[in-house]
Amino acid sequence: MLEFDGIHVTRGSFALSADLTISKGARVAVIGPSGSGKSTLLSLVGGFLAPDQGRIRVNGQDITALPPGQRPVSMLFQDQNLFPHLTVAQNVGLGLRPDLRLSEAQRARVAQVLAEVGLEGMGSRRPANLSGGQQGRVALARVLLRARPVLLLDEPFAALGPALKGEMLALLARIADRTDATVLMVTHDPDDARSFAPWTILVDDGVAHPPAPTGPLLDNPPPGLRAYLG
Ligand SMILES: Nc1ncnc2c1ncn2[C@@H]1O[C@H](COP(=O)(O)OP(=O)(O)OP(=O)(O)O)[C@@H](O)[C@H]1O
Repeated sequence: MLEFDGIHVTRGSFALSADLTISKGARVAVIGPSGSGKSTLLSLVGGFLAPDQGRIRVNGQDITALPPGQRPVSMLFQDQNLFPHLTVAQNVGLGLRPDLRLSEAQRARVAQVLAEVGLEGMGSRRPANLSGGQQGRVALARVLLRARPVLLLDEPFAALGPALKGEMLALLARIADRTDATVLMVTHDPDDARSFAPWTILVDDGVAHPPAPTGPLLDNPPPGLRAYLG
């Protein structure tokens, strides 16, 4: 469970409030106009931004004061956060130990998750020698290995074509189910929200609204969302 309890945050003249709860294991899309505060909402959970008021809790634990590295959270951004000078296996292994001193068992586990995302035998390659879709799989393998309770995604596959994006979202959904992660995914594409997320948080007019069922929300959007969807 992920709770935003009376959250209020300001960035210059911009202000956002959030008072909402997301069930454990739920997949939630975050949609709203450009500049409405979607990334801000994720930054609060990731620990890159502190709220002026309110608490954030994960499965009952107050994480508001924890530094990013100690939070029960994984993040995935559009550039997939791969290090070009490290191999695929090392990029994934970072999810277990930042100093990469992996035990035999940990190395075997890395190979196992690479196989699970369809990258068997590619552990010694560098990211530059993989396709865009394969690079996305490396990032997802790291998420699978870390198996944190909360997964944050900010437009993770926006650079991929529609078919590949669909494939990545399906793989992501499987991984989220396997790890029982609560997933928050920022997207500008309503079709992604429909296919991936049963629930949607609308961020508009300085408020992150409580999750609403995605289909009905998009079928019958409130005025701010209607204007944004066009
Ligand atoms: N580091 C910052 N310092 C000051 N203001 C910021 C900072 N980052 C973002 N903002 C402001 O906060 C507001 C929300 O930004 P945010 O990036 O959360 O929006 P968003 O909904 O994710 O937008 P987009 O869809 O365009 O990525 C914007 O008005 C932005 O100008």
